[in-house]
Amino acid sequence: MQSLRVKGGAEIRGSVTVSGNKNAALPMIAALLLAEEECVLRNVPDILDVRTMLDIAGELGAEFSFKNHVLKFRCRDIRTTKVSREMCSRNRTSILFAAPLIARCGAAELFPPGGDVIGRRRLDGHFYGLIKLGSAMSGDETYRFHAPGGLFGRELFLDEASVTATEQILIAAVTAKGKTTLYNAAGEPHVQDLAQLLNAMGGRITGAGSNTIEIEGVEKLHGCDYTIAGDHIEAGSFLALAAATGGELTVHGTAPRHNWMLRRVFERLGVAMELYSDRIILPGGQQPKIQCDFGGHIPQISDGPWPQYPSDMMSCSIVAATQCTGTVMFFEKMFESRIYFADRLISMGANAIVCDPHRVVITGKAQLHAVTMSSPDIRAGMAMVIAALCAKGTSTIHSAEVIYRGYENLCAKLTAIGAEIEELRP
Ligand SMILES: CC(=O)N[C@H]1[C@@H](OP(=O)(O)OP(=O)(O)OC[C@H]2O[C@@H](n3ccc(=O)[nH]c3=O)[C@H](O)[C@@H]2O)O[C@H](CO)[C@@H](O)[C@@H]1O
Ligand SMILES: C=C(OP(=O)(O)O)C(=O)O
Repeated sequence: MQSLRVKGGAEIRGSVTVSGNKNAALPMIAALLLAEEECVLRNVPDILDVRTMLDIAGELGAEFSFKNHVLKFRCRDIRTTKVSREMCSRNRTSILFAAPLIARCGAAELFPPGGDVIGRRRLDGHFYGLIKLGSAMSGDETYRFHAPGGLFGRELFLDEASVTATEQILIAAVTAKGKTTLYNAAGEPHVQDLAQLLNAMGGRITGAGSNTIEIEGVEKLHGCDYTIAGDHIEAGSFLALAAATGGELTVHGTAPRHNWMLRRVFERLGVAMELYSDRIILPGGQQPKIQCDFGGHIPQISDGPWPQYPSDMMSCSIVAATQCTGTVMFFEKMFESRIYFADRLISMGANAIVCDPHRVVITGKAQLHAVTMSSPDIRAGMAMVIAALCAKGTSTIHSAEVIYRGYENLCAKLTAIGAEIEELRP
């Protein structure tokens, strides 16, 4: 177990460049298996989940080098269509190897994926898509797919706009015979980025980013040279840190259009930020006051499928709200266990009422005090780091490796903007 020691109270000031989007890089690594030619991916974040995806791809037959955020990847032949239970359990996107294996070999065998424990995480959309495109599926705890005759495009309608199910279907349909139209598709920036990568490999995908995606199947994909977009969730997390500590921060490397809803939510918290084509600035010296809804009603911040507020931004935003004056309700609609960590904030002195597993009411501004805590998931872990940086005293955060699944070089990036944080070696 890795731990962090965090001293609160330091002034946060400076600039940070975010890494490539974790949730784009991971499905892209699975998608690269579709081509026999060399593919180059740039701006790949060097995080644990990426290493896991590369380990799996390597076992399946890919050869690659990964240095300075550049991944050179080639999979001439698939060596096996099975991914071990242990490998699958290491992250959520291991399940996305199903599509390229079925597409290239007509078979795949996988086990339940891992990933953050933030509530029930359905795979129904993945299986619906693969089966409708022509794969048989058997097994309960082992997922076995067979499509000896290949996959065939068709009309699909997801019962919910699942991010990874949409990605699974994009990867499966891009080389299926005929046209696939996917309704109620997810449109997150990482889904759009994956579609663009597949197009750079010769795919014919239109509509990504909207809720209807059309995919004209092509026979084969070729090599590519593609750069992953910056991580808007990492950007939002650092901006939440600046907002919570009254700091001043410039964030580089994220597209302004990926942060429009973030700006709306921060406006509601009374935090101003400026979006430019090449950077976001959160000016210092703000004393944020939560903005009531029209008529003086307590405002609500809720998450939802893109372009609504990302669920992955909720935890850091809750901590930011503890440092704003006024009252706001957070309604986490997507996951039922994500806001459990609010109990830890209460033990630090936050004025929070946990109404039920989905809703918490925060009244600020509260003086937080240092505690010892453990990171339950990537985003709650980052939220705890932010809370510790606002608190009086020195906090210890255990299970830091969970945070490193999603944040590259966290301590170095935080130290560079003034935070007092160090890794405790076991
Ligand atoms: C590797 C990866 O990319 N992981 C992300 C992906 O996970 P993942 O793809 O697993 O998440 P899904 O999009 O499938 O679903 C997220 C949750 O939202 C619920 N839901 C979803 C769609 C909808 O219209 N209504 C609804 O209630 C689902 O039931 C589920 O509880 O998307 C999540 C939601 O953005 C993010 O938190 C994860 O970081
Ligand atoms: C929930 C997340 O990741 P995963 O789906 O990989 O567990 C996340 O990135 O916040």
